[in-house]
Amino acid sequence: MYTTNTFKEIYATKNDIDWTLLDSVQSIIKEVQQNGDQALFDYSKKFDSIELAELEIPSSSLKHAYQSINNDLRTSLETAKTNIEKYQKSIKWKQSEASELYQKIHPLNRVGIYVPGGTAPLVSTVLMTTVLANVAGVNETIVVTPPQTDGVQQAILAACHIVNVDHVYQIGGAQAIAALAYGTETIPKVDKIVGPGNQYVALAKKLVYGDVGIDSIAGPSEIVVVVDDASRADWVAYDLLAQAEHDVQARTFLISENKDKLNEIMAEVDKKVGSQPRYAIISKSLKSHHYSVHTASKKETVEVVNLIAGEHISIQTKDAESYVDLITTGGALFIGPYSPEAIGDYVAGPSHVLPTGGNARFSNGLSVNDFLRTNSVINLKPSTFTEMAPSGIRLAKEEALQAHHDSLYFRLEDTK
Ligand SMILES: NC(=O)c1ccc[n+]([C@@H]2O[C@H](COP(=O)([O-])OP(=O)(O)OC[C@H]3O[C@@H](n4cnc5c(N)ncnc54)[C@H](O)[C@@H]3O)[C@@H](O)[C@H]2O)c1
Ligand SMILES: N[C@H](CO)Cc1c[nH]c[nH+]1
Ligand SMILES: [Zn+2]
Repeated sequence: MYTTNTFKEIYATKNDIDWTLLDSVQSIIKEVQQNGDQALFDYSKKFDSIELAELEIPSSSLKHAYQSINNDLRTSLETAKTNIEKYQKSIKWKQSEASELYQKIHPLNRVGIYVPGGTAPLVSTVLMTTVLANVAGVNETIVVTPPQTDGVQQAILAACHIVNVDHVYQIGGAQAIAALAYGTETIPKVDKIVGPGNQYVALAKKLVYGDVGIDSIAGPSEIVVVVDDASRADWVAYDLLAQAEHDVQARTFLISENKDKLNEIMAEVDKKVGSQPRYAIISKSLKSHHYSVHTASKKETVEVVNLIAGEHISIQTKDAESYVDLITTGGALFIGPYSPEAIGDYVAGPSHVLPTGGNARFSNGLSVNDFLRTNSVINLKPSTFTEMAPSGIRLAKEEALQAHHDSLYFRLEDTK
């Protein structure tokens, strides 16, 4: 357990990105650029132990998967889709009316969507990305997801069918990001890559950014839970375990002014961890990346939460709502005991693709608006030009840019 000060000291010197991986990710990207599909076949064998015959999964297989999954799974996927669609429509940028100065909104043309599948096939990620692209009006959606020994999970394929994905390729990791960024013989180059993934995926996205757009660095999962004497220790314990089970790199933070509650919750975690099917992952994650922080006041609690800028911030105190205005960094806020993080993972409506590693200081969670771009439109009347030109002419002189000056000056003269 840390005090606020010791935690701040540790946090200031800590860097969770494993930079030693950067070289190997860089060389994977180069190899895909040079050798295209062949590199993808080779890396699937090397990293996923699978000899692929084909990269693309045909649309007939998606339809077949949709028909073959259980009714309750199909209904749950449809329900989640409906909730996501409803929320994303409500926050979509609205096109302003044309005037002399305005912004024109356009959907992106082609986007690549990474659906993780290394240690768990994240079927919900298909919905938490593609539905947003569809609401935005994106022309073409392409899903990549790691290959599996028995083929990509039927649920993932069925979800792709439900949201009308145009192409699905069974390829994962940094090699999939490189293929989307630069294109191969089979996989077309996209305009933007979105979706979460492990360290390899996150680093690859960082490296290809600029040649292609990315959403954010949505790396290994994180949760910050704030508790007080009234919090349910068993419920909070499950919330911590739920994020820890994603990855050995997943980070969990538990923060309170109440030391006894911190101890009570961690005792619950210890009690429950042994029976978890993903015990091996959870125990490694907790051992290396769990922080319990004992704060002296609510002010300190808020400071620590804002310093972490975590992916998920779960406030399970009596005065939970009062934190909404105080937490200024964080991917998504979960307020009160009945807004557990896992409800956001699956069905609430906001996307579960969220910035990690402190990126919530400057990035947002994925939304429909990430699939839109705007350009400003300048369409001036002669009278507005005449009004603005003298200041422009003066600034052009200041910058000693004669042609800029002339472009304004002679027009102004002609309109007199
Ligand atoms: N931030 C978010 O929004 C968010 C949302 C969902 C999931 N996640 C995170 O996504 C991640 C999913 O990770 P995952 O591993 O299960 O699946 P993944 O699909 O992200 O990664 C699997 C791929 O990693 C590559 N890989 C594995 N070992 C490698 C090595 N040694 N060298 C090069 N490449 C290698 C392989 O190609 C494999 O296909 C977790 O960290 C989870 O926490 C984050
Ligand atoms: N908690 C993850 C984001 O960090 C998203 C997810 C998908 N499925 C389950 N969980
Ligand atoms: Zn989760």
